[in-house]
Amino acid sequence: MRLSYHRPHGRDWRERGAMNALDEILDGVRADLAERERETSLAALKQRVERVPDPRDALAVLRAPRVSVIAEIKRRSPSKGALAAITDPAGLASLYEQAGAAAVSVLTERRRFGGSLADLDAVRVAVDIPVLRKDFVVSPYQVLEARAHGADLVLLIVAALDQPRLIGLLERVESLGMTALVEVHDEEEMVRALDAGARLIGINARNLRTLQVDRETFARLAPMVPHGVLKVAESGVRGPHDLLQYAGAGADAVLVGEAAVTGGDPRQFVADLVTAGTHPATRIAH
Ligand SMILES: O=C(O)c1ccccc1NCC(=O)[C@H](O)[C@H](O)COP(=O)(O)O
Repeated sequence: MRLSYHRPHGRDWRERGAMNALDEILDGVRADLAERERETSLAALKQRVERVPDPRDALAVLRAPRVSVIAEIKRRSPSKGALAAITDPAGLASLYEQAGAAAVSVLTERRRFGGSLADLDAVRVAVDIPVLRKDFVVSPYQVLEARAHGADLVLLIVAALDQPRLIGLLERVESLGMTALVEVHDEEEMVRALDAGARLIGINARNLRTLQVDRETFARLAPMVPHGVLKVAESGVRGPHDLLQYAGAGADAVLVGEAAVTGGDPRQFVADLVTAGTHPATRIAH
């Protein structure tokens, strides 16, 4: 039985049972993807890729001796509903860049997050720092789209992919010169991400099936990551104290969405995180 995707304020997946949050999101993503594939051919996407400047080296940016901040354009979420009326994603991304963010994450998923590839286009034009396409990528077509719209990084969520697909998509991302942020939430997913050859691991404190956030997830999983592979702490960053906690557990970067868009002053919020991430004491912990 297929459940409706169009009831963000109606009964949620917890009440309906059966499907979990990630399954529901993925069903919607696949339906939207099929529509875009009908509208824009692979050949047309490939032509567009040829006209886009080469991707930035996000790994080099994130290897800097600090805890970097990746700030997200996030309008709404399955866990919280509407977060912020972002009418000018380019302007918001510029504020993030001015505040010292190392990269901008753009949620392009439409149904649950209110994002789009148009947001990615707008942000790409507005900033010089690396841009992450944050979506639920299940197909090489989405990877090509990301590059065609100027992304430098692409999120790959291990929980959404079987191992052959994860390996194939990672290769595709890298063959286009981009960096894959490979997201995990537990030990088994970490092993799969490392086996697949991930060079940038995102440890998400949010369980995408239950939507629960547990900031201890990072400290539990980070020791599994070998030297040379970079670690991004995703979700649950409310301010500098959370960055410092993640830094103490070995984070090379934090990814922040909700708190950046709901705090009232996104530039100041990100600037405070950047200051905490570049403080000498943070560097020692890092
Ligand atoms: O944010 C959600 O509710 C969510 C639900 C299901 C899948 C993904 C979800 N969020 C994506 C993210 O991982 C976050 O946007 C990102 O890590 C920033 O998190 P936060 O700072 O807690 O907004």
